[in-house]
This record gives sequence, structure tokens and C-alpha cells, in this order.
Amino acid sequence: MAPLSSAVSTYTESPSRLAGVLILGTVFLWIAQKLYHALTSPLRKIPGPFWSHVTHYPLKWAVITGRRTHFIHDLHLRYGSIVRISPWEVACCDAEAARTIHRPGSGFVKTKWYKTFADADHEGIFDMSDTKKHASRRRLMARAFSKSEIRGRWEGMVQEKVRLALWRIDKEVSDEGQADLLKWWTFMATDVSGTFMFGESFNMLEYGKKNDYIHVLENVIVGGGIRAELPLLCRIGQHLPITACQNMFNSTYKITQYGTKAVLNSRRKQPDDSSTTGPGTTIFAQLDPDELAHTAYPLTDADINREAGNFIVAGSDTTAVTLTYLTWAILRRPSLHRSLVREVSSLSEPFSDAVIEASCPFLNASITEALRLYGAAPGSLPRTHPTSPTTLAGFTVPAGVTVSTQAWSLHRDASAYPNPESFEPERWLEQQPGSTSPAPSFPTSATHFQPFGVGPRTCLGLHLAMMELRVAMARFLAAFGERAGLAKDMSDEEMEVVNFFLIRPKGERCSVVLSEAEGGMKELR
Ligand code: HEM
Repeated sequence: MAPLSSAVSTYTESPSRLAGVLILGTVFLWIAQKLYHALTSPLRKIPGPFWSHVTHYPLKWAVITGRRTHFIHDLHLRYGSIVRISPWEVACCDAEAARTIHRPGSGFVKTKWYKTFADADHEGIFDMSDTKKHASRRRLMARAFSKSEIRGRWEGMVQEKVRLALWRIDKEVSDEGQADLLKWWTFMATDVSGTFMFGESFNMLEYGKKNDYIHVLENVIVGGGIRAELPLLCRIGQHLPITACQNMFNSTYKITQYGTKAVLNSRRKQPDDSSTTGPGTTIFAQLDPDELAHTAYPLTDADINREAGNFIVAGSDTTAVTLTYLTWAILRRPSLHRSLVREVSSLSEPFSDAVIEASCPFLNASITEALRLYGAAPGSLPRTHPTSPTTLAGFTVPAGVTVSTQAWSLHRDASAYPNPESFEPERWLEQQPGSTSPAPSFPTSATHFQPFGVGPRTCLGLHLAMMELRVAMARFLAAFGERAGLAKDMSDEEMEVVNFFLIRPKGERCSVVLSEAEGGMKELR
């Protein structure tokens, strides 16, 4: 017994040695537990890098550095259409698997990632995981967000905001030599969203500079993306005495404050409740009256407040960023730019969204192509099946595991899109038999095209977003024609994509110039 008691007394008399032994012991147990998990995990047969068996930190690093979509895409290129990206998460880039996960009645639900992202004490349509409650909320909203209602009630407002944005772009070029499209498209989309959800424009286009609200909006998306993946980092950041951290991680409650306007304005009477023409007060004043009367989940003021916050976050930067990349991609290709100017100049004024959709095949194909390469929300859409294992791309994925699909990779699958990284609107044009002009084919149901998500959780604002993209791009081309071009100091590197749930250009701007030409800008204001 003597040697043992002397060993024990050596450690108790030397606290630093004892601490060393405890640390070594803890590290040993941690490694043993990780190895045990790696060797016994039901995910161990799914292809993936060795680290994915034991840690999620390489993935989390990609999140913090704004490269999550690229990181997962590289893993798909190396390991195939199904890949393990962390000890408990699997990514699929397989059209059939995407259908299995997202089809109605699949049993897959949104994971708690969405609740952490939304960071609200009251759930909304974006983060609901109860499928019955979600279906009821969608039915309530379906009529107000339908294409005919969106066009009938809101097109005039969208056309007006677009005109104002173009006028501001023209003026900024006159005053400063160039104009920042990312800024003006963001102001335009935010003013549209404000009027649509809250019944009041933020007047960003009139003020012409970022206000507190825009900063909140920028923070809420980046902060939400980081919070959802690294909650601990966010909890620490919230309490650090650093303004940038506090703004980033505490911004959700400010969005909710704006939501009270939506509640007040939605109570105002509609000019004409029954018709699908005429302006709206807010989108919440146009919900389906039958559903409102009979739903098992009535819409309270707190719900309206929450949904208004959801919609403004979901609907502003998404549209603005996609539109910025669309304009940039067109201006980089002079021959495409020329064709589009020609196509739009054949429209007679005042042309409507319906006319653009029906008469501008090249423009519609360019929008589709921009959504393929630069749709603003191309990242993982995490889902889980709470009760059953599922076979995906030939592998069994147990119940409770997070599975995700990312449009970024599906849209870059060379088997569906030859030369996938290249912006080629022509790939969406089909020659109709007997016709000399191309016709657009917008494959909304195609399994390899999911810029707005897919299945019952597909984007609610799709028709509003598409109308903004069409009207803004057509009016830009009509107003500036071939005078518009990228500023000389704009590099491709500045437009490289960074990804914090949504994507953004790395350089945070997209500057354009307008060359001198007879006549100046056409028909604005
Ligand atoms: C180009 C613009 C837009 C893009 C690329 C886009 C993309 C998406 C995507 C990919 C989803 C699916 C998210 C998921 O399944 O996890 C989604 C959902 C959603 N989007 Fe959009 N969106 C855009 C514009 C808008 C607009 C203008 C609104 C206006 C209200 C909006 C409202 C929503 C809502 C409420 C959801 C959640 C739907 C649900 O879970 O039932 N989006 N969007």
C-alpha cells in the first residue's frame, strides 16, 4: 500500500499535477466517447471526410466565414450526391432524395434550426414545425399571395417604387459618376416590403441613405444565420460590451417593434375587399375570409406582428440581392445586354408585368438563369424525420438526423446543367416547332430547379418576388438601354458570393455608370 498512498499524496500535495491529470483524463474520455460514437454511429457508412465522424467544427468555421454553401458543394464534388457534413448531419444533392424529403406528406419537418434563426418567443409561418398548424396558416395566406392578387393590388405600387429607384440611380450617376445598384435595389425592395407588410413605405428611396431599419435588417440575417449554427457564440456575443455584437445578436426584437404598425394598419378597411384589383392597405387585410372564419388556428395580433417581421426579413434582401446579380450578369455580357434592350424596346408603354412575362422570352430566361446561379437563398434547407428512418440516395438515414438539400449544388449539377458555372440564359429557351422566336420554359416543377424551395414550405412570396424582378429589370433596360455598364473599378472579385443563410456580394456593392448618349434617360417620373 505504501507506493499507492505515496502516489496519491504526491498529487494531493501538488494541485497543479492533480489538475494536469484531471485535464488529461477528461481529454482521454472525450476522445474515447467521440471514437465510440464514430465507430457505432448509424451514419458511419455515409461517405464524408474523416472529421465529419467526430466534429462539426470545420462546417461551423465555414458558417462563420460565410462559405457554408461552397464548403458543402466541395464535399459533394469529392464524395458524391450524399455526404456526411457533421456527426449528426447529412447533405443530399440528389433530385430524387430532395423529392422524398420535401414532398407533401413526407413526414419530414423543419428542424429547430429555424426557431433559433428566428429567435422569437412567438412562432410564425417560417419556423413552424407542426404541419397541421403550418398548413392552416398557408391556407389563410394563399389567396393574398396568389399571382392575381399580387398583380391586381400591388403592381401599381411596385411600378412606382421601381420608377423612383431608376430616377435615383440616374441622379447618383449624374452627381457622383456612378451608382450602387445593390444599395438602390435594396431600398426599392425594402420600400415595397414595408408598404406590403406594414401599410407604410420606409421611404428609403426618398431619403436615399441607410436608416436604422436597414441596419437592423442586415444584422438580423447575418446574426440569425450565426445564432442558428453557433448558439453559444451568439449568447456570448449578446453580452459583450461591443456595439457591433449587440446589434447583430439583439436585432430581432427591433423587427418585432415594427410589426405593431402592421397590426394597426391591417385593421384599416380595404378600399374594395372583394375584387382583386385596387391597392391594398397591408397584405394582412386581404386574408381569406372563409379561412379566417373557420380556421382552428385563428390569427391573433401577436401572429400578425410576428408574420410581418418574418415577411420583411424574407422579402427584402432576397429580392434585392437576386436583382443585383441579375443586372450584373446581364451587364457583363454585352451581346445579351443588347438583345434584351432590343426585346424590351419592342414593348409599348405602359407595359405591365403580365406583358413582360408573356412577351420577353430572353428576359424571362435571364431571370431564371439568375435564380439558378444567384437565387438569394441557395443554402441548406434542414429537415428531420422525427419517427422513421428513410432511404436517401441508397443510404439509410435514421429518424432524428438532420438532412438538408441545397439549391446551390442542385443548380450546379453538370448532368442537369452543362457548363454549370456559366451564365447562359439560352439554356432555358426552347425553339417551338414552326416558330423562329424562342419561348421561355420556366421549369417550376423540375427537380433540379429550386430557388424558392420546394413542396409545402416553398416560398410564400414567390409571385411578389418574380413581379419585382421582372418589372425592375425590364424598366432598367427600357430606361437606360445600352448606356448602362459596369463601373470600370468593379471587379469580379467584389461580386464573389458570401453566404450567411442568404448570399451577398463580397464587395457589398455593384456600381454602374451611364455613358453619355442623345436623349438621356427615357420616360422616368
Ligand atoms: C428572389 C427572392 C426570394 C427568394 C430567392 C426566396 C427564397 C425562399 C426559399 C428558398 C424558401 C424556402 C425556405 C425553406 O424551406 O427553408 C423561402 C421561404 C419563404 N419565403 Fe421566400 N424568397 C424570396 C422572396 C420572398 C418574398 C418577397 C417574400 C415575401 C413575403 C418571401 C417570403 C417567404 C416565406 C414567408 C417563406 C416561408 C414559407 C413557409 O415555410 O411556409 N420570400 N423563400
